[in-house]
Amino acid sequence: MNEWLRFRKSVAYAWSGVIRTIRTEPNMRIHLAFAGLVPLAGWWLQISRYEWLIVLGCIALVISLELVNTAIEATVDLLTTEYHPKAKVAKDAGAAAVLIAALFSAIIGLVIFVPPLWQKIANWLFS
Ligand SMILES: Nc1ncnc2c1ncn2[C@@H]1O[C@H](COP(=O)(O)OP(=O)(O)OP(=O)(O)O)[C@@H](O)[C@H]1O
Repeated sequence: MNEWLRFRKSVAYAWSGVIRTIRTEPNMRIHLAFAGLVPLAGWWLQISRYEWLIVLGCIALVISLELVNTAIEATVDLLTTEYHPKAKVAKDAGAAAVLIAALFSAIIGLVIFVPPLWQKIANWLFS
């Protein structure tokens, strides 16, 4: 198989992983809703180039970690359907990784978006 064909197949498999996670994981749909709204807010509030880099990095991090968490859950379920303390460690740590990234992304979002939003509100009120 030539390299180009192999690369296209890898992308197709990866894309099917994204689609399956969107279908099966409600949290992924929540992340995607934010991933759609946040760039609109960035455009409206005219955030800087560096703020765009941070915002896009946060979106990529949260979505990537949700995909990794889904992979951990599927692997654990494949290994055991019985209760096992190690299974709990793996699943809880995977979920915690997403939670921490989402929490810090939310804080970063507030730091970036609140000042220009406040400025817009002040302009409306006092101009
Ligand atoms: N085999 C297991 N052994 C021990 N604890 C488990 C096991 N499976 C799940 N758990 C516990 O139940 C929690 C929920 O697991 P579950 O597989 O339902 O994933 P989830 O958190 O509902 O993920 P999602 O909602 O994203 O699918 C885990 O975080 C873990 O604490």
